[in-house]
Amino acid sequence: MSHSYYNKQWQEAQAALVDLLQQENPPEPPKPERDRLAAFQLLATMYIKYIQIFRKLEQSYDQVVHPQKRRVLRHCLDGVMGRIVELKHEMMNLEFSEYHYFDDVLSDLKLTPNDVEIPVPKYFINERAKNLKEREKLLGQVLAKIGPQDGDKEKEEIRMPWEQAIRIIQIHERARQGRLRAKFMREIRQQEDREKQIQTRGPPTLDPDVAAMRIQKIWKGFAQRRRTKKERDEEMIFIGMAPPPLPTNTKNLPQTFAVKTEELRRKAQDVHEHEFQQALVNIRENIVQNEGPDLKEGMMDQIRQWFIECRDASGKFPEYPDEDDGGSAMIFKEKDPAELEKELSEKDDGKAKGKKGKKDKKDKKDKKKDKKGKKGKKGDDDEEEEGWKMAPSNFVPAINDASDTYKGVWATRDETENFPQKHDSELIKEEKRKEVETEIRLQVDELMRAELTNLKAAVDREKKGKKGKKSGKKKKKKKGKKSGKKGKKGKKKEKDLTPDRTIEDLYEELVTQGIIIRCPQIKLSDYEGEYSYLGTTLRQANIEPMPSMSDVRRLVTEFGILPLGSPAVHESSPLTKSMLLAGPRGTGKKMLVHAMCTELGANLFDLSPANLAGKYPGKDGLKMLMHLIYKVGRALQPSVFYIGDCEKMFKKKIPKTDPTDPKRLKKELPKSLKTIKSEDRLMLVGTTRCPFEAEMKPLMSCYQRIVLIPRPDYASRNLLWRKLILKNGGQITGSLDVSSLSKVTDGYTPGHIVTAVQQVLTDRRVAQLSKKPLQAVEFVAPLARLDPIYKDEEESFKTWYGKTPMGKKRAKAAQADEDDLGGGKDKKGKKGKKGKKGKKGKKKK
Ligand SMILES: Nc1ncnc2c1ncn2[C@@H]1O[C@H](COP(=O)(O)OP(=O)(O)OP(=O)(O)O)[C@@H](O)[C@H]1O
Repeated sequence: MSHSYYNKQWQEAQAALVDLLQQENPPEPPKPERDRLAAFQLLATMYIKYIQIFRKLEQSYDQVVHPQKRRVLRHCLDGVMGRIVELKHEMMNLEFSEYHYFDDVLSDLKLTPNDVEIPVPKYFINERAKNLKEREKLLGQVLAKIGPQDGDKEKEEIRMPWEQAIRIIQIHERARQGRLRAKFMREIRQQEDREKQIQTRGPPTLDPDVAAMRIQKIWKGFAQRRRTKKERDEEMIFIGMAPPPLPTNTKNLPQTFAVKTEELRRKAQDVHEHEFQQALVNIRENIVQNEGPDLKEGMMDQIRQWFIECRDASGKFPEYPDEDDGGSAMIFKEKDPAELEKELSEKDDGKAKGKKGKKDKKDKKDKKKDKKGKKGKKGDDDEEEEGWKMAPSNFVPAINDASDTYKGVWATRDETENFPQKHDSELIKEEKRKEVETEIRLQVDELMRAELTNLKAAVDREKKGKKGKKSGKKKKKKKGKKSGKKGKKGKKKEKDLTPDRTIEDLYEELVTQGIIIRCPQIKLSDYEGEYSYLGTTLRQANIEPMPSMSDVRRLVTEFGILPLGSPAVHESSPLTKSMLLAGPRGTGKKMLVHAMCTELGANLFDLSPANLAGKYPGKDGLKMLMHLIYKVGRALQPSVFYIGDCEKMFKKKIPKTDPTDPKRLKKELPKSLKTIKSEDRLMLVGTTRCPFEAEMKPLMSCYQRIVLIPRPDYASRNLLWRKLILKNGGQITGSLDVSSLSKVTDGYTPGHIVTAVQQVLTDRRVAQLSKKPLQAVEFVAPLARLDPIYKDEEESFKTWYGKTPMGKKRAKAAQADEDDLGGGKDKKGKKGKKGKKGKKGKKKK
């Protein structure tokens, strides 16, 4: 794609943002929404629109090569990303559920589920590529030093004496030779049989014409059948009933060219960025050298003039404005010196107080407003209007900012001369000029302050001037002291158990201990799964649907990937410190953790009980372990702490035969989670196959968010079969009935499907595919050996989820809604409902 394509994408995204921002900043504060459904619809619509904008911005940011445009884009992208996360949390607080269904909104907006897939910004990885490579290298070196690990050893550990090994080789070699000889013998025998038959039959008696006709008949029939089949296949492809054949040569495909172009553009980004950084330094130096001295002299003259004018007007020299008030820059806003001095004196005495008073009042008013909003949400205050109100956003100001910059600078800029899309020197000059001016003003202020005191001392040696100076100095000193103390206190709280060791050293130790592990490179898009179109319909019928696999993907992106990937989003969005992935065996829990780490370029700390067994023993060991993982995790963030089978930590009884001591971290972990702050991009991710075995309270206090992972539904199974067969070298032809296969594999998880596909599609079978196409029956035998997940097991997950705090809240809210509806129909005279109804009626009027 071209520069103009990505500029257009950006432009479209900005146009959509303008509409949304009008909704976000209404001229009058909106009235609280009483209808929960309407509030959710409003949120969901905004959420989906933001996702569409996000997709466009992400694509533009990935490909735009102009360094200054990229900065504005990044600001906007982070803002939109943060707003999406915020809206998700708003929806969660409103609906009391992690999962939300938007099929009705999608059909209203005429969108497909693919249009609202949340992409993972590529800059998470691309902009840290160098660091990640170095870390990977270090990890590789350490792993090579410690040799193959336990898991690998088990695989390799087939040991046998020489004699036995030679015997096995001999057996196989003799078998091979035997088979070859048998094949020869068979061919010789067949040849002999044929010769014997010819001898017994004698010379052919058939008329050559008749024989030729017979051959022609057979050939023509065969050729026509072949042609008809080909035409039928082509027609099926034409009407979209069969997939087109895969191209044999992928090199000349347009997709391949597109990928190459994208790579080239990313390289151009680096080059342009480098040039931009150089230009920043050069232009600044130029301004300092060429314009600096004139600027400095001009300022000094102006200030001296001001001294004299003041003295002429009021008979004494003025007070020099403080650095905090903006120094001499403040003087030139007001031109009249008498007025300025008046203002200054008033500021000292009364105005400052007045302003403070006003500010305080304003703040109080704002706070009151906020409180009102919150109360409205809770519905506690009878005087306030009940209902839901959108919480103030931390990201809308950033989006506003970026939007204004776009409008002010880029929307109308003439770029006909800038075809390669390099930096714009004029913009840099404007920016740097301001920067240099403020810097020079600081220097000038210092000089002029000294000059003023000298002047004052020389002309009239009164005490006022000196007092002002002292008080100024004292103030500064005091401030300095205070900040110093605070700093020290903050540091004292965190004891560093390893003060003299470097992070690389600690990283190496954790890798050697097997706590930091190498994560398989899996993209989130590899986690296949279809969208469910029934979510809203089921919820409206008061049936809680099981989430679809595409919902799982979305949730992992929103809770884990987006906040951990961007520091700006993590700092201001609602904090998610931990997440529990709960689902039956083989549903891809580990795969999701690996996908998270791959997409983020995050370190993976394996804190599973089985992995910790025997490592860092005792209380001190545990303290050290926690210290190490947090220190290294923070220094090399983002980091993911993974705990497999995490329900074991909160089980009531642990069997004595269990050597892993899963309860070791039970106390330390929740404590340490409290130390995670908005600037620490760390997350605890637990996976469990049987969350119902754990005690609910402690489990929920440790894991903030729950992601329930379903068995795949028909649509997802269909997709999984197709994708996994192709991935393992198979081919989807007309003779493979994927639909029936998907139907009969209800209850089988992706893990089962992967196993079955790998067992069927051996190298030998893949080689035979051209002659013997794959058939659905072949998968039956491997599947029969696997135990599917029965409906009861899935139900037990649902019931368990109903008992979690979120599930309980949801049930309560549903009950309240039902009561409301019931009250409306039957008990019109009852108190509460009557009140509400009355209000609603009034509103409508
Ligand atoms: N949605 C999916 N798309 C493609 N492959 C999947 C999907 N889900 C799981 N798999 C594959 O299934 C296999 C099992 O997945 P994984 O080990 O992550 O499951 P799990 O839930 O952690 O299982 P367990 O609870 O038994 O440890 C892996 O090979 C994984 O790649």
